[in-house]
Amino acid sequence: MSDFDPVRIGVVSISDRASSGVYEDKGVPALQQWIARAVRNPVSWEARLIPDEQDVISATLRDLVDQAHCHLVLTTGGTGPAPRDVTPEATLAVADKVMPGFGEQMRQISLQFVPTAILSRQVAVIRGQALIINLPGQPKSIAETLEGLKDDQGRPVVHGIFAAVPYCIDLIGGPYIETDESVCKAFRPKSAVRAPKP
Ligand SMILES: Nc1ncnc2c1ncn2[C@@H]1O[C@H](COP(=O)(O)OP(=O)(O)OP(=O)(O)O)[C@@H](O)[C@H]1O
Ligand SMILES: Nc1nc2c(c(=O)[nH]1)N[C@H]1C(S)=C(S)[C@@H](COP(=O)(O)O)O[C@H]1N2
Repeated sequence: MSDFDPVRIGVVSISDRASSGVYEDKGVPALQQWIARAVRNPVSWEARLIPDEQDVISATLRDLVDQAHCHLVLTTGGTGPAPRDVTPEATLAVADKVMPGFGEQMRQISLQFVPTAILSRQVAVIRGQALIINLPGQPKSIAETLEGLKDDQGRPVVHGIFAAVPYCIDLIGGPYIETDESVCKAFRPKSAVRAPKP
């Protein structure tokens, strides 16, 4: 039996073209691959591939939190300025609390990779006992924003946002998430660090 708490994670790819079969969806696999590398807990997945429709996105987020009881939901796509980019609006519509630090940090990280990082309006919110985070649609941006940028020795140049996710989930009453430090070191105040199990 695993020593780690089980975690339920929703991964949502929001793309008109991937959801209608114009191209293969790379969003859900990229999210799952990165989380599988970084998180040591046993994960049960809820995966969705949906178009850029505000009502559909909000309904999917409500379902993942209220019915499927996900502790964390990651979306990819639909954060830009184009008319059909409505993921931030759909996410804010289901929010109990807005967590502006995640969007601010993700844009800082992404500026290390692309000057168009400022075009992403990505947000993060709390709904019930879940954290919902928007990531950009470009599949490579998923690892970039979650993991951040490291130097040649593997030291962080800019912290990825996932470093703050486990403690955020502690604070909203979720499972204790532990990470593989070679991918992403989770930060918690000393008083919140749980002793390793014997
Ligand atoms: N789910 C996805 N799977 C594979 N590639 C994607 C996906 N989403 C985006 N991309 C790639 O990243 C680029 C930028 O993503 P963006 O979210 O801006 O797409 P878009 O132009 O809004 O179109 P769509 O919603 O139809 O994916 C796309 O042009 C595509 O090459
Ligand atoms: N890390 C990272 N962030 C990124 C990008 C990227 O390639 N890598 N692309 C940018 C671009 S070009 C756009 S338009 C916005 C919004 O993308 P979206 O509409 O696909 O969510 O994300 C930005 N953020």
